Amino acid sequence: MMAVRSCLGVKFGVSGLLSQLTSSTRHHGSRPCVSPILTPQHRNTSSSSTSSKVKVDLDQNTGVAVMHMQSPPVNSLSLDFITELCISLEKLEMDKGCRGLIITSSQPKVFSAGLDILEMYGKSPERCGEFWKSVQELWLKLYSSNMVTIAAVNGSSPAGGCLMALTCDYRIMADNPAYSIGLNETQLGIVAPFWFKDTLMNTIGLRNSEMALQLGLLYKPQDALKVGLVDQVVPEDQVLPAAVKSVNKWLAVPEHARQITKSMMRKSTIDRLTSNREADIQNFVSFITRESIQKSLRGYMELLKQKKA
Ligand SMILES: CC/C=C\C/C=C\C/C=C\CCC/C=C/C(=O)SCCNC(=O)CCNC(=O)[C@H](O)C(C)(C)COP(=O)(O)OP(=O)(O)OC[C@H]1O[C@@H](n2cnc3c(N)ncnc32)[C@H](O)[C@@H]1OP(=O)(O)O
Repeated sequence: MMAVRSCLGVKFGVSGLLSQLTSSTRHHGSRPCVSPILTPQHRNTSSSSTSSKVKVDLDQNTGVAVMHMQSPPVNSLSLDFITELCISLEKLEMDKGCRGLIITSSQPKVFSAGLDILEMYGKSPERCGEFWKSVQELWLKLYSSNMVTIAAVNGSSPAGGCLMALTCDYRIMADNPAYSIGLNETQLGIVAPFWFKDTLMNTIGLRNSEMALQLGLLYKPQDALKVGLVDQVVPEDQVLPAAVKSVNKWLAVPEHARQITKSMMRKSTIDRLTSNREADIQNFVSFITRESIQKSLRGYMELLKQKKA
């Protein structure tokens, strides 16, 4: 896993997305979904790949993959989990037969609990830096994906979990008032970095973001819908079917045009991080290792335990 991790930063760097998209050899629009040599009877209709924390089912007829996050208990984004997610995403991005991706959770009641707090508490600066680089990598991969991406938010999705959903093209949330979504970092005594803020602002606008971020708001599904944090709220058992319906709608648009438009909309936000990655890592490490911040994180973890008792 260490060797794979150290490759991630080099091999999977995101750059020149717009030029990639305009190159006729790279965009999905020029790729047939199924090898022309195969007759319909001989086609593989689906394939499945599972690592310990990520299960991917790809339907080769539709070109749509469903990525199930399965890192118990709450899909918190540890370095190992993020590494697996990045590897799965990279494979799908390079797969000519995959054009759409639905991200969902296999864990009950939770989409993702966000960044694994234990990765930010009591760790060496080197380890914190490695962790943050992986968080950047995951965001870059998702936000710059050529695929149509749909978040099927079938549970709570605070902080980094909300960010993952925000990177997608469309968000569908289960209509269950026990669930919530939002960037609640300030409630932990920490600060959402500029690219979290940018992603939120691109979705719900400046004023709503200002309130959401300063207050660390977690929205119930219906409130998230009102503010535009999610695009659709459906009964819990309809989240996946609704995501499939949506992905097909997005895939019906001429692919090259959609991809270039997506890149055009997101490029300046992506460039801001890619041109500041190292400084952003240093900033994170010096912030998170401060004694006062470590104290806040410890207090928050104790609160989580008390809530359980
Ligand atoms: C000048 C400075 C400028 C800029 C700043 C520079 C840099 C930026 C600095 C920092 C940026 C950091 C950005 C951080 C982003 C994050 O994502 S932080 C994580 C935030 N997450 C949360 O707040 C979620 C907390 N969890 C919950 O609310 C709930 O667990 C849940 C709603 C997700 C699920 O509830 P339940 O189903 O009831 O489950 P439990 O609460 O019982 O949890 C089960 C188990 O899991 C542990 N856990 C929960 N969340 C996390 C987590 N995020 N990380 C690690 N572990 C988690 C929980 O403690 C329980 O453990 P056990 O008690 O069973 O051991």
